Amino acid sequence: MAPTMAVSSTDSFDITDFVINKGNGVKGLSDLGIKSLPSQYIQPQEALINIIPQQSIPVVDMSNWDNDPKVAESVCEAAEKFGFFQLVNHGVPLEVLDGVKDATHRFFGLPAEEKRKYTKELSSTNNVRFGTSFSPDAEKALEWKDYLSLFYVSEEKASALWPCACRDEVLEYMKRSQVLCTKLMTALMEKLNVKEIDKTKESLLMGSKRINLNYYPRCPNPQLTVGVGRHSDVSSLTFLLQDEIGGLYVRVNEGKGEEDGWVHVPPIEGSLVINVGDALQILSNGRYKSVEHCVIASGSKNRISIPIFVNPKPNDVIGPLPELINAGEKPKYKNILYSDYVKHFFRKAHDGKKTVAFAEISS
Ligand SMILES: CC(C)(COP(=O)(O)OP(=O)(O)OC[C@H]1O[C@@H](n2cnc3c(N)ncnc32)[C@H](O)[C@@H]1OP(=O)(O)O)[C@@H](O)C(=O)NCCC(=O)NCCSC(=O)/C=C/c1ccc(O)cc1
Ligand SMILES: O=C(O)CCC(=O)C(=O)O
Ligand SMILES: [Fe+2]
Repeated sequence: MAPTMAVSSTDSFDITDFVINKGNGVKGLSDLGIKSLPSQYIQPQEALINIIPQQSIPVVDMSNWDNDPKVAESVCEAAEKFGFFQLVNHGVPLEVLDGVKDATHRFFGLPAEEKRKYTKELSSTNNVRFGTSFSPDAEKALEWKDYLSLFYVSEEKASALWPCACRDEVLEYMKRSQVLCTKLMTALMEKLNVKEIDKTKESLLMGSKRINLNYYPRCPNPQLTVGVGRHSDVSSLTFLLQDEIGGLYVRVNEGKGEEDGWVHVPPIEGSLVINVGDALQILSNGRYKSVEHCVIASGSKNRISIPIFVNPKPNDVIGPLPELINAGEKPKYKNILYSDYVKHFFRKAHDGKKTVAFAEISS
């Protein structure tokens, strides 16, 4: 429950201790009713963005997927041109989406002492992590977001280790989105002339999953900070469920000679936002590109979002797929251990698409 005390200044107490160590998160700060943004959250000017109002990312209706090959064609085209698109009529039931959104609110509504049990320091497992911002030790300015990150190993482990406030709904959402995931991957691979997703490819494309529950509380000076800074995901594909508040922006036209800027991803009830991540960029030798995105903070509402990061297995070695190289393409990326790539990503603050350089073959 939100405390009634309205705090005009947070100068008198240790923000890091309150937000990070005590497990209150930025939700705790927001619930205190602070009237101005603590200095730790003030982002440098370059983090703020040039918004292009006229453009948007594609919306693909999947109703006719089985009968009309043009639907898969539009998915592949959206993945190639934009790296980001929304899907409607994708087959994951609305009740499942609503269930996981309710479960997210339930988890973040728990008392700080409960959530604190899942911090890096106290969590009994690396597979469950409650945290705030992205990489607080490495960041010059903190991000206005709390999260619960759940790494899926098996149903048994998830049942035993994930917080019961959200476990069942999150598992259901993961299970019910698997068919969609396989459909999209199959189409994206066919377009690359990869005819079959065998066991090796299944592992590289969707061998592991991480689901994050993101909570962006109402912020006193939203224009001075960010919810999530500019980054690309390190996944192969990300399936993002957002609520009705909005605030996700995607970079368009980078290096294309047109106005480089950011477009809003408007919430569409029942839709899923799909984006290409770095792992698929590397596996496809740059044919599908991961795209920078960021989230602005809201001055009036608490927002949630729930990304499922579909990834290679941590121990997989990723590099351009042999089919592409055998067809004569020059590899743009080295072969690297996927967990090394992810560790490199988590070790630094968000910095656009710079993680990809870790895998690039310098020309
Ligand atoms: C490398 C992993 C993630 C952890 O391996 P570990 O052996 O348990 O290693 P550590 O526990 O030592 O974690 C390495 C570093 O990563 C950090 N980390 C460990 N999980 C986490 C965690 N969920 N969160 C944010 N730091 C973490 C962790 O704090 C640590 O940083 P540091 O303490 O500073 O050395 C391993 O599980 C792994 O390879 N997983 C593969 C699948 C995977 O998780 N892929 C990532 C998909 S996530 C994605 O695409 C985008 C995520 C994202 C997330 C937030 C955003 O704002 C934007 C994007
Ligand atoms: O909250 C969102 O809309 C996007 C979050 C995001 O980009 C991420 O968690 O990687
Ligand atoms: Fe992201």
